[in-house]
Amino acid sequence: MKSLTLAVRLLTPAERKTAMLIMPLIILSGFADMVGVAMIFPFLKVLGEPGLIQSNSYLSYVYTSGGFGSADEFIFVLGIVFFVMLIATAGLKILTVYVANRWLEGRIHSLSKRLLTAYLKQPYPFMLQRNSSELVANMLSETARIVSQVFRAFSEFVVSAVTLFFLVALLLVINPSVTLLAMGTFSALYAVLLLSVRRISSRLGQTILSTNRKRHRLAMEALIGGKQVRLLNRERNLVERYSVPSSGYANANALSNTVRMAPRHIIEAVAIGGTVLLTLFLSARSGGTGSAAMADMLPTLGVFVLALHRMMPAFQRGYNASVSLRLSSASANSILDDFKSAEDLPPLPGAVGPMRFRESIEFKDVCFRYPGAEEDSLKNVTFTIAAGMSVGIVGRTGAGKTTLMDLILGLLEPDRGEIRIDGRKLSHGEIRSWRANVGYVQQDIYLSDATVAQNIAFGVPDADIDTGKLQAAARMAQIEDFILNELPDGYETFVGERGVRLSGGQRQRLSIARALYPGPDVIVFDEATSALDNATEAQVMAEISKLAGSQTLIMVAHRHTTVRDCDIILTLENGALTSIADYDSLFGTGDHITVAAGG
Ligand SMILES: Nc1ncnc2c1ncn2[C@@H]1O[C@H](COP(=O)(O)OP(=O)(O)OP(=O)(O)O)[C@@H](O)[C@H]1O
Repeated sequence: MKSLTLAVRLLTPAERKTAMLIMPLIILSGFADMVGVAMIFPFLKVLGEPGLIQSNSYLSYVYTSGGFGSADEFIFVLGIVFFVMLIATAGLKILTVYVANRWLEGRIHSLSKRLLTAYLKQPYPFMLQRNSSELVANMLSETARIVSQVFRAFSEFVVSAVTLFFLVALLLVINPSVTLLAMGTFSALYAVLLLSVRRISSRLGQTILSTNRKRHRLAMEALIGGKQVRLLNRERNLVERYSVPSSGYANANALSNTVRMAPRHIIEAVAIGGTVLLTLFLSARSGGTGSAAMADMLPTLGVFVLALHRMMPAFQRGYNASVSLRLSSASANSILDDFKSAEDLPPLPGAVGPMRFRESIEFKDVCFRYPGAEEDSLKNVTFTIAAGMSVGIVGRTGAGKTTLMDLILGLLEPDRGEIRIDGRKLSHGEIRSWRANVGYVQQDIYLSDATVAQNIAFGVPDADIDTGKLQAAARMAQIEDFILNELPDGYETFVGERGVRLSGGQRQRLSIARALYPGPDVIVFDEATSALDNATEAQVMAEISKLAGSQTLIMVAHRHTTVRDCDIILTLENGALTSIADYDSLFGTGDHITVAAGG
């Protein structure tokens, strides 16, 4: 019951309502199925005993008021009615299957969409803490498992419960005591089985969840980090590492499917064995086989065996639904936790206009600590960047360059101190508009499997791509000539995984064009040239420096050469800003200006 409540909590109120609306259709379809099958008996009866048309009051009423000329004509029409009813029942069943499937598949869609929304609503540090492949596994795998194992299993149970209800009613009329005995035995058996597999089902559910996540993580590692994997000769090692969770996942699934299906065979044996024992018992009591009393009892026994045979799927499906609920409760819990953690976050906003800046970006005593870290990664950082300046950020590994850059980009927010834009504190509510004014050029640009135009105007719907802005961005990034003269379809050429291969320098320029497309006032280069050889770096840097003055440029770099043309260079050491100086002061004469951190 707890697991069922858990599964129901995954649905939105509107989804619960539609589920309740579909339920009567499922019940009606189950009922129509029963009636359709049951109708064959009166039809055959009238066929064999036409006298019934007159002797049965209902039939004679229909016969007279319908103006039938003969019994044959009546039976013919009865047959046609029966046939039409069967067709209508089939139609109703197809409709029910379609509606139920639409609802069920629709839940995979809506659960995964709601999860993606919940993940994207989270602030950036959430992404630093969670493994992205686990989030993908939750969105694409676990949601499908919950829908198929819980909601589908439950709807199948409801259909068979309807059949069970009518069968039990029929059997109660024929023989109440044996019916109650059979029902009692079935219920007790399934209850014992359910109790005994409770713990193993929960454990299996957890194993399935964790091995599935590991599988996804290793698959991503192997395929996304494909270059490193090959260079380090780790292919075999990765396949071996992958095969551990993968076979664990397969084994847990095999075991869970067995746990779900095994009772069928036990119960079948008990039902058939029980019927044989019952027959032997009745036979002994009624004077042995061949006796008249035994012959009388045979039809009842026949009906019973048939009914038991039809009852079993209902019990089996009920059991299956209960075990599936338990198996999926680990996944359901994990998804519910993710929904809950995003519950109070504001909805995803649409496109926001950029927050322009004219004078300065100021950091005042800014401190930042990563969630769960013991020390601040940035300590009382204070500096001012005037509009149009080019600024370098240097420092040893772990000095805090990326953290400072993420704060400038508006991905992280200060824990203490403040960031001021044109002298005004940048508030939490303005952070998205600030981001819209900052372009970001990263070391290894992510190229999607799309055209050059779609890659430059990344994420903008095709119809909204502004050709003028596209060409201006490509021109400024010095890649327009290449696009127009060397690519087979110009801006419409496909690049990315399955498209045209681009060199490191070309990818970098495309990355710059992408950053420039929205027309930001600030452009941040994150080790943007560190992957390039010296000659290409010099070329790209020359292009970047042409942007100086019209845009504020911020360059995070390990190499001194990258920041040679910068107006000022910020040096970080162990999270603190230790100097603000120009290149010559810093690396040339050694006589550099030192600014006290926080001063
Ligand atoms: N997600 C994180 N969680 C906890 N600590 C982090 C996280 N990211 C970085 N840190 C810590 O913050 C400090 C600064 O890291 P940061 O990545 O900003 O340095 P960096 O100067 O960019 O280094 P590198 O040049 O190697 O990229 C380091 O001590 C690092 O261990």
